[in-house]
Amino acid sequence: MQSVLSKSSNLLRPVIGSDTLKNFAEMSSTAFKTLSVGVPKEYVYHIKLNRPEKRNAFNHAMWLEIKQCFEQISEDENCRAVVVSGEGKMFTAGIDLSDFVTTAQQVGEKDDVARKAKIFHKLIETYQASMTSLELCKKPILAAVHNACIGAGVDLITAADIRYCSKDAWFQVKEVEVGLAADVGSLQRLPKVIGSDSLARELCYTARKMHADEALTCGLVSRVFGTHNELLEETLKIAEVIAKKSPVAVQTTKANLLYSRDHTVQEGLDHIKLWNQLNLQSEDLVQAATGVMTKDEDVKFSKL
Ligand SMILES: CCC/C=C/C=C/C(=O)SCCNC(=O)CCNC(=O)[C@H](O)C(C)(C)COP(=O)(O)OP(=O)(O)OC[C@H]1O[C@@H](n2cnc3c(N)ncnc32)[C@H](O)[C@@H]1OP(=O)(O)O
Repeated sequence: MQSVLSKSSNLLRPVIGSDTLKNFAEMSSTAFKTLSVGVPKEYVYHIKLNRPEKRNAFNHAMWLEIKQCFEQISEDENCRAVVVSGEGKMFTAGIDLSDFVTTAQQVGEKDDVARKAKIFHKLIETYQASMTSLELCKKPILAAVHNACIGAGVDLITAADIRYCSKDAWFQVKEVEVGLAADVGSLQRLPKVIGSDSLARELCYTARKMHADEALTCGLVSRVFGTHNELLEETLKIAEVIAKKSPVAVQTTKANLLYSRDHTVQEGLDHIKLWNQLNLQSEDLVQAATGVMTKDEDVKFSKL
C-alpha cells in the first residue's frame, strides 16, 4: 500500500512532462498505473478507472493521476469530449480503505495535533483538487456508471458534466458509514446536481443505496441504458456528437454553465458577454452558421 506519508514529496509532481502534450493518449497508457486512456473516436477520449481487482478503489496514486489526467486533457487540442467509466465489475468501490487506514495510522504516530492536522489538511486539499479537476477541465466529461458507484465515486461523478448509468447501477454516499463526513465534493455538488436539498441530506445522512430508476427520477443521471455495453456505446455516441461541434462554442458553454451555477443571473450574463465579445469574432461562428444554412452536418473545426 502507498501512503501519503511515504509519497508526500511526490504529492503534486506531474507524471507526464509538458513536452509530451501532443502524445498524451499514447503516453498515458504507460504513464498511468490506475487509469487507462483510449481514443475510441476522433476527438473523444475514454478514461477508465483501472484497478478492477480492487473494484477500482481510489488509492493514493489514483487520486493523483486523476488530477494529472484531467489537467492534461484540458489543454489537449486532440480531445473535445471525455467519457469516464470503470474497468471490470463496477464503476468504483470508493476510497481505498486499506490505503486510507494505513495513512491514518501513520499520521496517528505523530505526537502533536497541529502537525497531524497539517498532514490531513494537505491530503484533503490534494483529494479535493483531484475531483475538482473534472469540473475545471475545459472539455465536457460524461460519466458512464455501471454497477456500484460508492463514496468517492459520487464525488467524482458529481464533478462531471453529464451522468448516465446502466440498469444495474447503484449509488451510495457511504462516508458516514465509514465514520467520515464527505469532504471532497459530494456535500457541495450533490444537492445542486439533484436540486433537492432534502433528498441529498437523506442520502448523505443514511448512506442508503440509490438505484438507477431513482437516480434517473431525481436527476442524478439523465439517462439509463440496459447493459454495460449499451451504456458505453451510447455514451460514446453522445460524446462524438459533442466532439463534432465547434470547440470554441462547447468549451465556452462549459465554462459559463459552471460560472452561472455559482453566481447570480446578472453576473452570469455579464460573464458570457465578455467571453462572447471575443468568440463572436471566431472563425467557428461563420463556419458553423454556414454549415447550418447549407445543411452541411460535417463541418470540420480547427483544433483548439
Ligand atoms: C480525505 C478522504 C476523502 C475521500 C473519502 C471517500 C470516502 C469513501 O469512498 S467511503 C466508501 C468506502 N468504500 C466502501 O465502503 C466499499 C467497500 N467495499 C465493498 O463494500 C465491496 O467490496 C463491494 C460492494 C464494493 C464489492 O463487493 P465484491 O463482492 O464485488 O468484491 P469484494 O470481494 O468485496 O472485493 C474485491 C477486492 O476488492 C477490494 N476492495 C473492495 N472495495 C475496496 C475498498 N473500498 N478499498 C480497498 N479495497 C477494496 C477487496 O478488499 C478485495 O480485495 P482482495 O481481498 O485483495 O481480493
